[in-house]
Amino acid sequence: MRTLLRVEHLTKDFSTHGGETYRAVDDVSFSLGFHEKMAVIGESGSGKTTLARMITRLTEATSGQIFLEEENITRAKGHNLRNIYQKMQMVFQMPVDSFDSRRRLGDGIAESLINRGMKKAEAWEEAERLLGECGLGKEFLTRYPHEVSGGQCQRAAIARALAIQPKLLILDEATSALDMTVQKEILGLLDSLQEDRDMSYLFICHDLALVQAFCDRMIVMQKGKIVEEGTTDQVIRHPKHAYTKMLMDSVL
Ligand SMILES: Nc1ncnc2c1ncn2[C@@H]1O[C@H](COP(=O)(O)OP(=O)(O)OP(=O)(O)O)[C@@H](O)[C@H]1O
Repeated sequence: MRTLLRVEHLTKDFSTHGGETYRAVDDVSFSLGFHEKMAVIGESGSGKTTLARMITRLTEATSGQIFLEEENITRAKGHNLRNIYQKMQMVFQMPVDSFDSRRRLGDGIAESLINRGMKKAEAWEEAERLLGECGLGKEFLTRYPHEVSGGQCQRAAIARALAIQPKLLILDEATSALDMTVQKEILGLLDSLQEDRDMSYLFICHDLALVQAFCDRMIVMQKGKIVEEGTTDQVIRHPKHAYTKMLMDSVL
């Protein structure tokens, strides 16, 4: 399988107020193929979000390397970073917080298209098409984030991420704030988008049942380290590490 994202020995140290260092991510290496859905699972505080934030360059890595389509993006800045965001986008847990509350959803979605040189009218047309692709009618273009449900807002956030046609979507607990029926709808949407658009997903989650239903492969993190890795079925059927077994037991 062709590699889209490769992470090598990625480490993040945070300075604590006491002047000490806390290692949130510790020597993490993995790769993600084109058209692959990989889960990152682990208990709260195991370093999942920090890992995602380093990959998306929202947090500076202390050491290690990140390659996107074999380009080293570990220290990418400015113009390079803008190019990287054309290939990878992140969807967060609380979609309502990821939109500006004073602007309509259509403004949020059209913005990145306008920034890339599209005329306003054309960008709004494209925003309407993207919302449609994500199951929302054109009336959502003019709604404000607080005027839609959590599930609808997450669909709009996915539409916004799709606007620039990324190859990789990093979904950080993107369905965790939604009820189970809406979670399933969003995963169904992501599945069909993957077929249509040939994307890869890095799916950060702490719900094993969702991971099993949605992902091809998974890595399990504990205290900043990868403790287990494999296909989702392999890991779930035959967990090797004590921590993974405990994780399985806790959801059974
Ligand atoms: N900016 C920061 N400064 C200091 N410590 C931090 C910072 N960000 C995260 N941490 C610490 O790093 C560890 C990993 O946090 P992280 O948010 O990556 O975990 P997580 O696995 O995503 O947890 P959750 O599932 O609760 O979101 C935690 O102990 C956290 O307190």
